[in-house]
Amino acid sequence: MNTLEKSSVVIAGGGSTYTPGIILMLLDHLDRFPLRKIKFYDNDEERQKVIADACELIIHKNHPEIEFLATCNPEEAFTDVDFVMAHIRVGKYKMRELDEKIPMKYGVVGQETCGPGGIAYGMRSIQGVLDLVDYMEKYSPNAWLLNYSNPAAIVAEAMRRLRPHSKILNICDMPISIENNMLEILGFEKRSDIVTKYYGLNHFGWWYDVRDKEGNDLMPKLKEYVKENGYLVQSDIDSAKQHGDNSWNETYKMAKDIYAIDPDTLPNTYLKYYLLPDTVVEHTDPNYTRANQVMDTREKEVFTACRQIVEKNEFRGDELSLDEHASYIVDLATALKFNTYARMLLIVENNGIIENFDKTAMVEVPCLVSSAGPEPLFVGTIPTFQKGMMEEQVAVEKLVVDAWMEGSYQKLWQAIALSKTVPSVTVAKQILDDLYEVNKAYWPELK
Ligand SMILES: NC(=O)c1ccc[n+]([C@@H]2O[C@H](COP(=O)([O-])OP(=O)(O)OC[C@H]3O[C@@H](n4cnc5c(N)ncnc54)[C@H](O)[C@@H]3O)[C@@H](O)[C@H]2O)c1
Ligand SMILES: O=P(O)(O)OC[C@H]1O[C@H](O[C@H]2[C@H](O)[C@@H](O)[C@@H](O)O[C@@H]2CO)[C@H](O)[C@@H](O)[C@@H]1O
Ligand SMILES: [Mn+2]
Repeated sequence: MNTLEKSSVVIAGGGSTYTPGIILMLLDHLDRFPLRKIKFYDNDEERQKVIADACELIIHKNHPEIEFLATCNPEEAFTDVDFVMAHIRVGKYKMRELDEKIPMKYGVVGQETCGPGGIAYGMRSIQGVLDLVDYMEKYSPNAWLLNYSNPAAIVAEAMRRLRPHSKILNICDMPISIENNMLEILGFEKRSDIVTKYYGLNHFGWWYDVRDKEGNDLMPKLKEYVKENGYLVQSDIDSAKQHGDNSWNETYKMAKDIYAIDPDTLPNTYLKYYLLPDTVVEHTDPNYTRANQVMDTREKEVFTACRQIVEKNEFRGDELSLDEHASYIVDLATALKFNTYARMLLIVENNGIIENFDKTAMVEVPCLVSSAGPEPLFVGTIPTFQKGMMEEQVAVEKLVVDAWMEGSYQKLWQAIALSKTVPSVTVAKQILDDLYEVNKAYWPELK
């Protein structure tokens, strides 16, 4: 076999809690995605340094041939790169906490990417990701930006409108996690053992066909399981015991109740925020939301582990966990670099793929990925229930981008009011006014 050409990547959001897991994953996949250079870019030097110092030690001790640099200087970061892997969180957890707590004050779902919280986060993320695209195009015009910064749906719609010709691909790990659970339910080993069909918007979609490699229909077995247990599987129960974080397991379990409304398809877990908002609100502590949980668990653990690695000048291997499910990022980069035609779920412009849906919508559908980019696979006509829900939600996402581009208070009010999670225009306005007040440093001025 020919030696594979080595790549240079920059991780934007170097200070992210996900960065160490992704670095370990990248190092574990060097045989199929070899690297010559890894750079970190962040706009918070102090935060990034903690993660970068530990990752530099890990890289240099194990792969001294890979160059490493952490910087807050865009020119240094974005020069000579083949891929930008972006996971920034504009406003960090402090703002996530407000996104979640402000709607809850009004009895409305407070969530990172869904409802008013997701809209507020979208209004912050657009400029952040836009800057990354512009740096990449200035310093490495042939590179690809693989974006998983959230809210991916709003970011994708904004980039479609603001940078229509840029090489940016948006991707999410939620369907991958759910498909991993499907494998456990079905008794399969690898994601390549099944072929799935799915359509929707990001954090808003449904599987309508799952088969094994021989073409046998696996939907009946999956439905039987999901009807009773949602997507909750034993390995998740064991891991929650170990990590003391049960939140995702509750979400996986709730898939049972959102499945019930349409037993022809299998739902993305995020639909719970739109289909069971009352239950979600009832089960959320308005003074201690997911942001608090994450700050008290994942953030603390990752930063403590990184500090200890540097102090001891040693990486034993068990201080940080390798994020194997993030290998979807390598699948995507490898497909673009080595023309593999891998089949992956990506967020792309509809263009008739879902034939009874807005052509300009950014939809999440299976694509074949080659060095020419993604080629979406035909979905056809979707049922009225899903189409109705998606039409409402895509209008929310488009109105947010309108509001950002026009500096329009009215459009943002309409976006929040139209979200299925919000009961009235009055409540929408109260939430908007509170969110605007705390987001002045991040949102464009609204008139
Ligand atoms: N698409 C997916 O499925 C998926 C999966 C997991 C996480 N995510 C997303 O990844 C991101 C990171 O999540 P996290 O929990 O690790 O957050 P985090 O706060 O730990 O990390 C985000 C980093 O981004 C940096 N940052 C913020 N604004 C920036 C800017 N304008 N330029 C450069 N850097 C900037 C912050 O300083 C911080 O270090 C979030 O957007 C999260 O929603 C997406
Ligand atoms: O509340 P958080 O910060 O823990 O997670 C938010 C992210 O959730 C999804 O990714 C999950 C994944 O689906 C889950 O199974 C597990 O493996 O962790 C991932 C990250 O926590 C979602 O797709 C992301 O967009 C969210 O940012
Ligand atoms: Mn996601």
